[in-house]
Amino acid sequence: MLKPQKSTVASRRQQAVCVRRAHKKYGPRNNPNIILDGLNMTVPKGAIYGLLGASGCGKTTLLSCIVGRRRLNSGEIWVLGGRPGGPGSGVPGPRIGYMPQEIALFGEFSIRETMIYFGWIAGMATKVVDVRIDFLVNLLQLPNPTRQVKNLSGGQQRRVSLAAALLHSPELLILDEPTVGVDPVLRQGIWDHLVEITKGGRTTVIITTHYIDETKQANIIGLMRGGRFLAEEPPADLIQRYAADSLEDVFLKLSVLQNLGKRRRSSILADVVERVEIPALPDPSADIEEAEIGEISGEFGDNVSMSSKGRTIVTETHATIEALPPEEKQNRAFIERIKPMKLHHMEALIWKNFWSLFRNYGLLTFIIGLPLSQMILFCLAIGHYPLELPIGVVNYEVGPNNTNVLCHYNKNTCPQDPETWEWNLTRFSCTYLDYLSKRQHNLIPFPSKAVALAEAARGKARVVLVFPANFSSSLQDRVRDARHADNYTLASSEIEVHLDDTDKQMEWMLNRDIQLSLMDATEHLTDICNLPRRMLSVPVHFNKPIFGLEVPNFTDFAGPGVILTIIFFLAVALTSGAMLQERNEGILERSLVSGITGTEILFSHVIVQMLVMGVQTVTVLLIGFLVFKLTLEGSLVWVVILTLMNGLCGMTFGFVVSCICDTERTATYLALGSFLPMMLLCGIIWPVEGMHRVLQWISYVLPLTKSTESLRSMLQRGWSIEVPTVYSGFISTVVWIVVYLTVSILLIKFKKG
Ligand SMILES: Nc1ncnc2c1ncn2[C@@H]1O[C@H](COP(=O)(O)OP(=O)(O)OP(=O)(O)O)[C@@H](O)[C@H]1O
Repeated sequence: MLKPQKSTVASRRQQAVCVRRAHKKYGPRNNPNIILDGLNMTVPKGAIYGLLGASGCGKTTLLSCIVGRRRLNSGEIWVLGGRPGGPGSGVPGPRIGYMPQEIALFGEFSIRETMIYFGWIAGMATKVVDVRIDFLVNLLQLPNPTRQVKNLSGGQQRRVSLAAALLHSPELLILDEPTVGVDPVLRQGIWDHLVEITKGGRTTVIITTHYIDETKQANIIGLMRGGRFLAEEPPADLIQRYAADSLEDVFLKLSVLQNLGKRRRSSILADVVERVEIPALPDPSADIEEAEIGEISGEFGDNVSMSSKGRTIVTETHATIEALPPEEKQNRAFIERIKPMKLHHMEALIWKNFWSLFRNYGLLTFIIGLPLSQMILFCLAIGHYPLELPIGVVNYEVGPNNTNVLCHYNKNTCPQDPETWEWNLTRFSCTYLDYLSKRQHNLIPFPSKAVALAEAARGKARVVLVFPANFSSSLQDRVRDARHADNYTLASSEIEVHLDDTDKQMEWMLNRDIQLSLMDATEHLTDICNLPRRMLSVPVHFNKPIFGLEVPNFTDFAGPGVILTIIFFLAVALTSGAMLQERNEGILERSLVSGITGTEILFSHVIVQMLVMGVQTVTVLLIGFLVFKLTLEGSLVWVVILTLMNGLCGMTFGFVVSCICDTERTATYLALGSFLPMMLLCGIIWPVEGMHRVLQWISYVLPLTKSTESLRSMLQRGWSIEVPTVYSGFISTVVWIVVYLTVSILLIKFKKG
């Protein structure tokens, strides 16, 4: 049965796994951490292959390259006859069962639900899964399948993880330390099962473990050190050849031999070498043979390792070459790389996403509570007119001893002589202050201008109004004969205003109230004198606004932007959080190895998050329009659609964030880093037209700018979808969704270790 075999592509594809001249390094070019250094590995079909090596030697890295989750820097990998990720290899896909080193399970799920998820991905029917669960519970002594994974012990969780890999009886099982934390009897049981399933030759197992001696039951073991294999042979052969008591002993001797091949770099190494008894090499010539000899010495000989170099150790080969999957075309079309979605994958993913969200009550409260509270806070806190601003009043017209701001004046008698039409205006400051007090309620009297200004300087008043002693008579003189009014008359007919201008909004509001109160007072005069109302007013008349309210409302202005920002950034946070959690717990990796594609993951999240966003949108809009009566002039349907589309846009941005960032912390920084500029630039708090020209251009291409303007136009102007301002918001959102989705699909597809 054992005979040399020339190493050809066909013979490599015949193996379950075949790795040739694998080089893999991490870190920067100038200081690389070399993990695989020209490693060769051959795993024949139907074998149990024990992958051994010290912690950190690169076992997990090698396995993740085999399952297609990392890429080699150079070298070749063949898995089940094809390249990982290529047609025919079955990797990723259900032909492989992968148990990663991390637990990689959903804590919120029960054991049964976990199995159903992985079973559905593998295309199994629920009934078949249930039968397998019974078997695996027995084999691995699992607790009741209804128990939640998060409530299991670490060892039990590992066994559930192993069960998930064994569930669909794959052709190739890759198990990264499955027996950690498992008691010896159960460990033996697991090994017996592995021996059993590999008997027929259909199943191949690659297993890493720290318990070297348990790999005695393996058909072949690969001893990994320094980025290569020291040996790749049946364990019994190794023990016999090296006259060792155990595999650990063999490993130690081979390590020393490997060190001998290098320069003695330290006295410590020298000491080790001297103390260990080194066996005579089986074939001294092996030491001087070139590494390339392996290429012609058979599949096993491909492995230029300490023990196999130069010897014709071959694996059992099949007499006839099995029908092989088609050769991989090197330049597959781009569209072929982005595989279409499979129904059973989508079913499993949507089911999983739905339950992992709705089982987490804390998260659920956050999802609903946050938009609700944000909208309530916004509507209560932002945009309301302050009515209690402290206004200092110095009224010399009524005398310095008058402590009452609202002084007496004749409210009902016209101060105009009906015969001569001469005005006899008195205490007009009191009329004015009466009307001002209707707009601003906190008028504070001060005895003198100096005192008032000093108090305002200490923050006691936002504005100081000073009325000269003969204010009314001077005003009357000015109006009657403006042409002959001297400077003194002009000065004493004016209300002196000293504003605290630190707050733009306040300044604008006080300015407005001060001006409008004068209009109110003059209109009062015309009313009691039966004159046309606007006769004494400034000759500018503001008619009913074309759009919006008579008293502009900042809540209405900022509302559309705030609604979209809440929905957009909640979607960013939820999506990136969910994706990163999935990735960092290893679940994403496991799902991808099972054959799930990045596109399927994205779209399954889109579907479940759309449901969440629907609830959030309804909540926010109900609070805004029904409770706080925000203006709604346009079509509610289009308003809802635009809001949902923005949520979708936020979700796709969340995908990009989770693809770029490796940890939740960096994702938070990126999300925050984008939130603040978007808030500032998308016209929520200040009109885009008032920005620097360069910023205006930046602002127009941001995802929230056009949509905010579009929503504002629908809500306040009542514009319909045909108006360019409105539909450009929809177009901009769609374009951003496409951009973000494309970027995230490409990142998922091409960003591998
Ligand atoms: N993504 C990464 N970036 C940089 N270095 C990494 C990365 N992943 C692993 N390494 C490094 O590569 C080396 C090999 O790691 P790997 O996890 O493959 O070892 P291992 O043999 O599986 O270890 P263990 O038995 O402890 O699980 C380690 O030094 C590790 O620090």
